[in-house]
Amino acid sequence: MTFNTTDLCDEHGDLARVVVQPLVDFGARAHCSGPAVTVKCFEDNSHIKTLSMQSGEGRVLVVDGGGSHRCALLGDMIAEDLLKNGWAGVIINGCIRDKAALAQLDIAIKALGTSPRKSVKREEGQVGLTVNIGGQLIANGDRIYADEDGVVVIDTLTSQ
Ligand SMILES: O=C([O-])CC(=O)C(=O)O
Repeated sequence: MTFNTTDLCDEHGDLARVVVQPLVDFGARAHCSGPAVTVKCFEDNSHIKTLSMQSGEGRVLVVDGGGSHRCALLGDMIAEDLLKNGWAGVIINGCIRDKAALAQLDIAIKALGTSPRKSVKREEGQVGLTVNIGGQLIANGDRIYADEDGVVVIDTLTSQ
């Protein structure tokens, strides 16, 4: 689908809910769109790892990592799996690592920044909860549209 977030905001007005969060592009592409799969976790990327190995079917992984800069929730191995398994992109309210390698991958990866330390894997966190990132509630299945200008959420019914 061809879109840009500026046009979506112009067309949909307040129904285009803009994520007000300073996210940086780390993948080789900035564009992605698709239904959200939400993860809420804190310094534990177990669920992200598990989901990355499942079929993405064009969905966007939306991770509320609590804004932590103390460790990375995604690195090159998870990102390669997301790409290989058909995820459209990943948006993380948290950090990534392996920045140089991520820049080679043809998938949208947006996050707060980098940390060289990996997170723990203790199976903590939840999948499918409504998360709050950048002042927007994002529910599992909400439509995500992201590009160089930002991330926009449009609820399923209004995006038909
Ligand atoms: O496995 C992790 O915790 C993150 C990582 O380094 C990778 O995805 O390569």
